Amino acid sequence: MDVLVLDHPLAAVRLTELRDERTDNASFRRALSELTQILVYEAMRDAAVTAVQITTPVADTVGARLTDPPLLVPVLRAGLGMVEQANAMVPETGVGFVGIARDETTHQPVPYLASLPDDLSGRPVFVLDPMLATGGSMLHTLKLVVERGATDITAVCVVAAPQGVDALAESGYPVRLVTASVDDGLNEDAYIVPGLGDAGDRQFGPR
Ligand SMILES: O=P(O)(O)OC[C@H]1O[C@H](OP(=O)(O)OP(=O)(O)O)[C@H](O)[C@@H]1O
Ligand SMILES: O=c1cc[nH]c(=O)[nH]1
Ligand SMILES: [Mg+2]
Repeated sequence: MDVLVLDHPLAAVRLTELRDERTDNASFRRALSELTQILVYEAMRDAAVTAVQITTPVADTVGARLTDPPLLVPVLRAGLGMVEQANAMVPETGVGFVGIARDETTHQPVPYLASLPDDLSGRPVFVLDPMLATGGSMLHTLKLVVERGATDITAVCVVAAPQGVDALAESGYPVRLVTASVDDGLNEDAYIVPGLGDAGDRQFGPR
């Protein structure tokens, strides 16, 4: 599996803000949005473009349009903080929604929403979730989009645990990962260490 770990000072500074326990909800949402912009920018680097003929006020020239803009799929709740900025970066596309809440005792994903196009064949998909911990929530989301025919999936995550990266790599799903950090591991509550805490709670308060 391709794993792209962003190496950029602006990403490091925004990630530090997200990690800092003193960052309040509003500042957390702003920093997440700003970091999403960098992540999506890098995730789109090799996106296919089609040449289009246009005319500037001065001359005819050739421009570009995205050949297949990726469907954006935020995983609620925490992924909601990424979708507005991602959609601003790729306004040509649509948005599907998946809702999953991890069981706090078993750490297993408990799905509660899937609102996706029926047919995703031939359509790139960007799954937006700030946290890849055990990988259970992402694997469930990948299953939903692969069942609908997706074969070109990018998981866009702020922080990933090695366990989550391994779970995606071993899944056999057609996915690559773009992240700002692969952290040290998971604690006994399956939180990423050092991580940034609960990305849903830090944006929206406790469930
Ligand atoms: O890799 P995993 O072990 O599955 O953990 C990662 C999941 O946990 C968080 O969501 P959470 O269940 O806390 O829901 P929330 O976004 O509503 O807070 C996070 O946003 C991921 O979806
Ligand atoms: O560290 C973690 C792990 C799962 N979900 C989060 O929001 N944070
Ligand atoms: Mg949460």
